[in-house]
Amino acid sequence: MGEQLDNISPITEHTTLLEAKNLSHEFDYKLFENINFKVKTQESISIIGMSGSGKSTLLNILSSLLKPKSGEIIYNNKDLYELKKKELLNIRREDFGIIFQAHYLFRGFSASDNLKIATLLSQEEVDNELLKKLNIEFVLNQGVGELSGGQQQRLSIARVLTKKPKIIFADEPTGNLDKDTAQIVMDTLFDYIKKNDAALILVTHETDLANQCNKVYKLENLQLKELK
Ligand SMILES: Nc1ncnc2c1ncn2[C@@H]1O[C@H](COP(=O)(O)OP(=O)(O)OP(=O)(O)O)[C@@H](O)[C@H]1O
Repeated sequence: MGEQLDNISPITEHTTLLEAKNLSHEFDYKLFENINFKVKTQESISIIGMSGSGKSTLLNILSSLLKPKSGEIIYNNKDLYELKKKELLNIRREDFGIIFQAHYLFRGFSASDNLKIATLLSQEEVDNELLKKLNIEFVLNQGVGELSGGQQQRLSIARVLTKKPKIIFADEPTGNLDKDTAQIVMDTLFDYIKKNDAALILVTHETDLANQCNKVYKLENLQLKELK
């Protein structure tokens, strides 16, 4: 009985999914210094800041793609950059949903094949409701190269969500989209994190969209300032 109770996690309590500790990074110049922050289940966080301030670099670091000069990214009680390569790859493949400006779709394949590849990796089903919401259900048989930029972007978002990630890292996910479609994409992401107890970390220049997140941070003067 005791054992069973230990396995039940409280649904109402939002737990920390990812934590950044004392992060610093630089390329030709210092981008940020001793940044700390946490993201919890069902939480959406946006990061804004001037062009060149280091937003995409920060997202790359948080999403396991770039080792910081110093600091830690704690996921499942471990620093991502201390993990063995295979463990890190598994987390990236299974738990992290990375939506970046370059779509990383398989261009020689149809839209539907691209989604099926995601289901093979995750054993999840393609969610037809999601495709309808994103207004791409009618392009499934087309080759990726035949899709418009905005359709490719929405397809890559659908593909990422199909594998049911715990954390979505999105860098300008609405960059190619008109205002209404951008809102549909944001609503889809917000809906996803609620239903799946996941989290969203969003980098954007669009303050309207940034402000819809639970928390808004600005990367400025080497620091991440909490605006909301
Ligand atoms: N791999 C890299 N090697 C060297 N310099 C890099 C690398 N990646 C980014 N930079 C530099 O780091 C700085 C910050 O880039 P980053 O893309 O993180 O900024 P950003 O805030 O996302 O900008 P934008 O809003 O224009 O997309 C830039 O000066 C960029 O040239």
